[in-house]
Amino acid sequence: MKTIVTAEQIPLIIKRLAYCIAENHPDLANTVFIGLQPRGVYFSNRLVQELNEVYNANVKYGQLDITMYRDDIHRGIHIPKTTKIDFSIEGKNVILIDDVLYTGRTIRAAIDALMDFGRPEKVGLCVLVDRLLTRELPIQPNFVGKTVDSLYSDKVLVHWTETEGKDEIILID
Ligand SMILES: O=P(O)(O)OC[C@H]1O[C@H](OP(=O)(O)OP(=O)(O)O)[C@H](O)[C@@H]1O
Ligand SMILES: O=c1cc[nH]c(=O)[nH]1
Repeated sequence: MKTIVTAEQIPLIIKRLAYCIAENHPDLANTVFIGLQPRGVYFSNRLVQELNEVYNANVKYGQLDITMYRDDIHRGIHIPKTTKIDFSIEGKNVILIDDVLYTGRTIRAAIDALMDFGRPEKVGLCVLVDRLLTRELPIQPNFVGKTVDSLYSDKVLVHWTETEGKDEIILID
């Protein structure tokens, strides 16, 4: 087990991501942000706080639960959380936000779930951790905090002060 991102590095990474997103999406009127429940929301809350600073405006921000759209729903191991999207995504650039990208199945489900709310112009993806060579679907992120080269059997844990008492990213091999 080793720490791959420290508490000191996390705010710097989030700041970099916010600037990078703002540089690529200057038209805030057409850009909205959606954090994925459950654990992507801890990350999206932090990122949106930073985005509000960088844009000097409150960005449109919602949270999406993808449980009912998962391809392993029959296993019944995920408990649905709240979806809250109180704005239109029709014709908008939507940026999905999650903590870890591994097989890509969560993002596949998120794209399906999102389409129930309208037809976006484009859908992008921002992840705090992009695990390399573990994808089971052709899904790639647009904005990445940290790339992690790991074995398929490894586990990456993103810890937050709010839930685990400390911000850090850990690799369990
Ligand atoms: O790219 P994927 O393989 O979908 O994995 C990424 C997802 O895994 C974690 O969620 P969670 O622990 O809720 O889901 P999991 O059971 O799929 O690992 C994490 O918060 C991501 O949403
Ligand atoms: O390593 C992984 C894989 C999926 N989800 C995680 O949170 N970590």
